Amino acid sequence: MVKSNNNYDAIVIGGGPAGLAEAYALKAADKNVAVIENYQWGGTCPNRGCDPKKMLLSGVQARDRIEQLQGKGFSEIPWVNWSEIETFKETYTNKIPKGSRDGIVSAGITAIDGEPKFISSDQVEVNDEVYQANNFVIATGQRPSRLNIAGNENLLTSTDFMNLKSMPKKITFIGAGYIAFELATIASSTGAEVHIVHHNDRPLKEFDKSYVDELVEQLQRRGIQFHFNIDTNAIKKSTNGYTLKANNFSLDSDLIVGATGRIPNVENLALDKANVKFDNKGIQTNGYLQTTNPKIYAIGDVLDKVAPKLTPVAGFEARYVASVIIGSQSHEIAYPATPTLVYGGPELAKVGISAVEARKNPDDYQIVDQDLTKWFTYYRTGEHVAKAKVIFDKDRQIVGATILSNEADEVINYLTIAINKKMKYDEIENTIFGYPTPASDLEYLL
Ligand SMILES: Cc1cc2nc3c(=O)[nH]c(=O)nc-3n(C[C@H](O)[C@H](O)[C@H](O)COP(=O)(O)OP(=O)(O)OC[C@H]3O[C@@H](n4cnc5c(N)ncnc54)[C@H](O)[C@@H]3O)c2cc1C
Ligand SMILES: NC(=O)c1ccc[n+]([C@@H]2O[C@H](COP(=O)([O-])OP(=O)(O)OC[C@H]3O[C@@H](n4cnc5c(N)ncnc54)[C@H](O)[C@@H]3O)[C@@H](O)[C@H]2O)c1
Repeated sequence: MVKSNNNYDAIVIGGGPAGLAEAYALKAADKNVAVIENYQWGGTCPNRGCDPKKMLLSGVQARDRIEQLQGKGFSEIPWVNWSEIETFKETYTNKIPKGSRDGIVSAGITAIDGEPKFISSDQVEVNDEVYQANNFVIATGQRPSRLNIAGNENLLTSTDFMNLKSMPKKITFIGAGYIAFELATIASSTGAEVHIVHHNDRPLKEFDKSYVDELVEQLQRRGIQFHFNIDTNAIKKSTNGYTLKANNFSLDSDLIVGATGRIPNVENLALDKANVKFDNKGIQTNGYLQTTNPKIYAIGDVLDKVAPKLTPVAGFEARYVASVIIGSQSHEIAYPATPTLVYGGPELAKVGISAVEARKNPDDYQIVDQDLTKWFTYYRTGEHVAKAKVIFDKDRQIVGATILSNEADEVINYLTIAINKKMKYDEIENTIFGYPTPASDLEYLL
């Protein structure tokens, strides 16, 4: 039996960036909305993902600035004090769950804490109460995957790493994706000996290979040691730490972090009761982000999708689904060009079409690959490497780019605007930017 006040226009499952953006967007359209969260309000990004990671990276950035100016005003390179910066990070993260929950409640959205399970196509049960809605939006995100090997219980996750109370002398990351590169850079800035063990020789495989090779060299310069083509088959507890085992390879460390990808949170929702199909890549949807049950939508990282699993993409999908639910949208979702970034020092960023794609149609595209290291912007701060590979179409419109530098985050965002606004190169050239800045360099990219 559903209590009368347990009836909603929409119930959102998951209180992360996707779910909260969904709830706010529906509430703004006067819908009666509830959100159910089973762990930390705010979700992965502010509690154990993007934001705490970027706070820890503040230490890397400060240290790098000084390291790059050795003999040019500075003569010592400080290590980042891990316990201090980790405590600083907590001053931010500790406030997130309550702040996120209070935020929706004060906007008039119902916040429900608990473990929801579908009991029919339009009802869920949470804490022995039944809730009913015209529409559900599933936004339960992902969690770290665990390698299926002996001793995998000895592996730390990215969350465990960011919450360490002290940084060990020697730490190893398995996997060479976003998380391993970023967290390894953070660990090495504290003076730890850092290793990355990867099962093939193509780290960050979605990025331009020549720029990834350059980034690997920069991480090696920091002292990070890469071990490629190593298929880890066991983690053993040793007297003082852990041993990573592979055929003809063994590596002792104080701690080992598994960073081999993330898997969708789909198992505990009894989705079969609501006729919602999913697999290990996530929940399947049509072009309107409707699941196999047309009254139930899925957004954010839990989606099985081609678009990158990132916070701003989750927000974009949330606003899109809100517009579908309120009836102001009749088109399938169309994602704009979306930048993706590996943070650290230098940062590696990309947007739009890649050089590999452009090379397949040489008559349609021009690839301009430039070493910017000696450009004033980078010379001034003593950057070790700065590069830009920009793809133009026949109309001199920017259609893609890969950037490697400490300013790549800023530059890629400018180029994203240029791509999505279909700006011709001349329009960029004729824009007056503040000088000297990465923006005022844009006119030299062709
Ligand atoms: C270490 C790390 C660094 C990252 N860095 C970046 C970055 O720099 N930039 C970027 O754009 N993205 C980054 N990401 C990715 C980003 O965090 C995600 O894309 C984003 O959080 C997705 O939002 P979401 O709401 O879909 O999922 P989540 O943020 O995972 O939120 C899902 C919510 O649902 C809840 N939930 C799960 N199961 C249930 C259930 N059964 N019932 C109720 N609630 C449930 C979870 O507790 C969580 O609160 C990073 C991720 C990690 C792990
Ligand atoms: N800056 C950012 O935007 C950012 C940062 C961190 C995470 N994220 C998000 O989180 C997701 C997960 O990050 P991630 O780094 O865990 O995943 P990932 O998919 O980026 O990388 C996982 C890596 O592990 C490797 N791998 C898989 N199995 C392995 C094995 N058996 N042994 C060794 N290596 C193995 C893969 O080849 C890959 O290189 C990202 O895809 C992204 O959506 C984004």
